[in-house]
Amino acid sequence: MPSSSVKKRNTEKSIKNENKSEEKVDNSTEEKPKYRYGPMPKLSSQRMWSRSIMILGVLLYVWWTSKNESDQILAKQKQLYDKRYQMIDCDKEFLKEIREYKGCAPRKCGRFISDQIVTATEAETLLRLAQKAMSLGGSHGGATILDLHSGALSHGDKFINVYSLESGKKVVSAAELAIYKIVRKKIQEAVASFFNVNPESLHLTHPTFFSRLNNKDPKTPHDEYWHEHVDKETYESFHYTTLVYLNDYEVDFKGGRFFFLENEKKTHKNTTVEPRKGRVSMFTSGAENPHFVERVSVGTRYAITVSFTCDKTKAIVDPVLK
Ligand SMILES: O=C(O)CCC(=O)C(=O)O
Ligand SMILES: [Fe+2]
Repeated sequence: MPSSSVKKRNTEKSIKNENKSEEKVDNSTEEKPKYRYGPMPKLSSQRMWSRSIMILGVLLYVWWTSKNESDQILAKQKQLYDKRYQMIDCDKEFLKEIREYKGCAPRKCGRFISDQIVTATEAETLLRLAQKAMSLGGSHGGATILDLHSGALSHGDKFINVYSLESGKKVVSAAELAIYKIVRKKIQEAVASFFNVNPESLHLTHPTFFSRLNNKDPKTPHDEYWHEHVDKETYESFHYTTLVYLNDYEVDFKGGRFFFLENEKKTHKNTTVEPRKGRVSMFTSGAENPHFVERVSVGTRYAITVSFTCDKTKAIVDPVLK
């Protein structure tokens, strides 16, 4: 027999059965309370509990999935990107200021990620340089900073000048310094190309620094690297912020992801960048790009913040061999 006619019969059967049971109720002569929506189901306390737990489970699931959906990943650690970007409207104040500088204002603000600018060898050389130089000092809290331009290095709860140490004078070799400069130049070209501005209108600015982040408890406000901020407000001279990641999220450390906050759009969705060795992130430094770094929970995270300004008077020069 064709299955559709079996189905049809079964359906007819079940409709009939339903009618029968309805008839049974109608034929009853007992006095029963009348409920508008039928008789109230009687649930044992055990069933009530199991149903409540089930409902709670469903609610928890809905909450958990909606929480996880609230962030979108701009760049995953495991994936290699030639160019990944998001264009956004510039903050009005930022636009007003940057317009003053000829050839330096972007057509649109935004964020760019590329894994094709800095090679793995360059990233490894810079990582070794950071590890070597930072071993001469280091914060007691979770964030150590090294500025090769000024020589500033976190030391306990203060900063020292690494070049004033005998061992610090030769801490950077000529070859390492050459790579640092090549990387800086390549990033400058990339910023100019992505944001469609004149590379000559961009100038390296202060602070440009290496960072080493871990899960130690903070000892000074400098150690609290996880706060939300806008770079233009924290560092006045910034117009374009770039970051070079020197090691890998989920491999060398856990936590330490970078979050762009999208509260402005009222979506409460964050946009995440997962650090990857040699990955470069470039973004306009105005209030269109508020961000924070997630606290590292395991391991040590290394990165370089390379900053550019359109204001010639705020330019700094590349570091020289000591
Ligand atoms: O290291 C990072 O990913 C971001 C650092 C940062 O926000 C900054 O230097 O202003
Ligand atoms: Fe920042």
